[in-house]
Amino acid sequence: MIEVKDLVVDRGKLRVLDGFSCSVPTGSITGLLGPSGSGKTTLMRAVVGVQLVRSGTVTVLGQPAGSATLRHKIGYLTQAPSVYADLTVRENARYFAALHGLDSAHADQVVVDVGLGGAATQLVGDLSGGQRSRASLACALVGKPEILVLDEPTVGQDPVLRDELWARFRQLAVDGATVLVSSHVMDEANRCDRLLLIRRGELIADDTPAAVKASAGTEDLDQAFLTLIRRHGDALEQGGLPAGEER
Ligand SMILES: Nc1ncnc2c1ncn2[C@@H]1O[C@H](COP(=O)(O)OP(=O)(O)OP(=O)(O)O)[C@@H](O)[C@H]1O
Repeated sequence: MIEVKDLVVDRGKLRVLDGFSCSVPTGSITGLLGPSGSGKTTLMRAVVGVQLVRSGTVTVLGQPAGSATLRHKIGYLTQAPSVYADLTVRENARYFAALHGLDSAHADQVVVDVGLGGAATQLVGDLSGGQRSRASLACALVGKPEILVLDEPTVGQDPVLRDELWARFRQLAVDGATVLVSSHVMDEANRCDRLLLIRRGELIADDTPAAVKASAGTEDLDQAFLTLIRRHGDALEQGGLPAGEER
């Protein structure tokens, strides 16, 4: 569904991704984890087709990322909410639905699905941070995308809402959508089918949560994450990776 091959991306003077390759399977939830600044957003931008890349390829549904034919098939939730502050939640959702040729009733349902039914007529500019982020999520979901790229979608949400949003992501995947989601929350990572762990623009794990935990020798994903990050850091400092490991 998403194939990234030998991707090199520079941002400013920094090489953020340096020969990065991965693939994301159809109808699944793939979690993107990694320390702050490791390149998760940059990878997502490349998948959506809004990132200038130096070399390598990103193929989405068999098309080069950014192709015009993909625009109606991808929903992208950016970290900073991208909705109109001077429109209500409902007006925003209806506007984005109309761009996809979908009706108001569908838009109103998506507003309810993200837990904003009670705030549908409020101006987005008057919402709390968590509510604004969910308004943005509604607009990313409203086009019924085949591919959903979500950059930290549950930041600022309470545990009940987080649980409901993850149930929603799971349902979308069950219905056939491919979900790529970044997070720093390990109980969310545990809910993914696969995890891509990035450190300094390199892929250091690409496996199921269970296999990631097994390879770090712990049942705790937080601990596994720390172990793998440190192991990779130590390996780099020693000028190579431990015997038997591939970079
Ligand atoms: N516009 C930019 N110009 C220059 N450097 C940038 C720019 N945007 C990001 N970077 C740098 O690129 C690197 C990767 O950033 P990116 O946003 O992809 O990280 P991230 O893994 O998503 O981080 P976080 O978890 O904090 O969101 C960082 O070192 C960041 O400082």
